[in-house]
Amino acid sequence: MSFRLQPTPVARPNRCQLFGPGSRVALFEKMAASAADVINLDLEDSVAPSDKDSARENIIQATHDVDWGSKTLSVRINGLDTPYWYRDVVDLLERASDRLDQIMIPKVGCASDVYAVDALATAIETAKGRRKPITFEVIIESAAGLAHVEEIAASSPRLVAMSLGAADFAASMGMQTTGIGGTQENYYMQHGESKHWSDPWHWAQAAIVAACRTHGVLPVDGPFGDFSDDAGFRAQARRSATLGMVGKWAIHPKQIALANEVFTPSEEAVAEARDILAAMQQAKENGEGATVYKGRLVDIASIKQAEVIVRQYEMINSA
Ligand SMILES: CCC(=O)SCCNC(=O)CCNC(=O)[C@H](O)C(C)(C)COP(=O)(O)OP(=O)(O)OC[C@H]1O[C@@H](n2cnc3c(N)ncnc32)[C@H](O)[C@@H]1OP(=O)(O)O
Ligand SMILES: O=CC(=O)O
Ligand SMILES: [Mg+2]
Repeated sequence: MSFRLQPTPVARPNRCQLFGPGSRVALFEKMAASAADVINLDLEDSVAPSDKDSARENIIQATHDVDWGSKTLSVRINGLDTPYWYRDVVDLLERASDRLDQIMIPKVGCASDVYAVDALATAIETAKGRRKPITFEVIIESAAGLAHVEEIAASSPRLVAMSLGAADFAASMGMQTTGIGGTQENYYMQHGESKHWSDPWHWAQAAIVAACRTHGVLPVDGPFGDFSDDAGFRAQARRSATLGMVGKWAIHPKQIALANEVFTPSEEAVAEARDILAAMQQAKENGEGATVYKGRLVDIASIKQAEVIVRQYEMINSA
């Protein structure tokens, strides 16, 4: 470890973030009753321009009326390149109930974007005497967002989570695809007669995880558009979990159980992690830093790896 210790992110389950348009009030109770850890009520790209004002009112009302249980309640505001975002922040922080936990800022391209929302939020909270400071999550979904991902991860003490938004990211990068996440038909290596598909989202995900882990922010995988493709969702989510992400969005209720399954460490993984911790405890008592577990090396780094899995499991089960 560097002399500068890696900060610990907020300890809360974030396996599934369920989205729903702020214009579809009929979905709100269903979202609240779902098994998602985080609810994202949307004011941005799933809401038509003509519905922006009414969607904002619907969401404010729902912070007062709907029982959101113990879920994290987040609202995605409009981007800073639109005429809507300031009204989103002002109205939410002046009139939403204290049940509102978080604001999601889309299309963040640099740390100053977060700074601007932070300044506005801070002024409103002070003026209105809001007791509960709002937290932020951001979406990295542009070339600029990825180029500046580390400064964005460090941008504000309010920032607790960061997602990759595959749809806008693909558009901003000029990627030749209309797919939202998952395997892309033309992204393959040819070896002899066989094709081997690669993962075009991998480097963006890895950059997000590194920036987030450096600054104590939760890294989250964004949408998977084809909600009829369970196997594709699962494969994408497993890759994200293996890279260090803690959860994934659901854009349809079908995807909630899949995300919860993948981002909850399995009983087998937890049992093996506990066995490794026990093997390392025995090694310590024997005065050894390294030992053999099931024919493979484990050492002091293995303790930290095993603790990631055990801590994640215990945190989810104690929530
Ligand atoms: C891609 C870039 C992004 O920015 S993604 C984030 C922004 N997008 C969104 O928020 C879209 C969220 N999803 C939706 O609006 C809907 O799920 C879409 C995809 C339009 C499908 O809606 P619909 O045709 O009603 O689905 P369905 O008939 O298969 O629904 C089956 C039952 O599930 C319900 N449902 C639907 N969506 C949600 C949701 N988001 N949360 C909770 N419940 C949902 C439906 O009402 C339906 O319920 P029931 O069985 O009739 O009781
Ligand atoms: O906002 C999400 C995206 O994929 O774009
Ligand atoms: Mg987007």
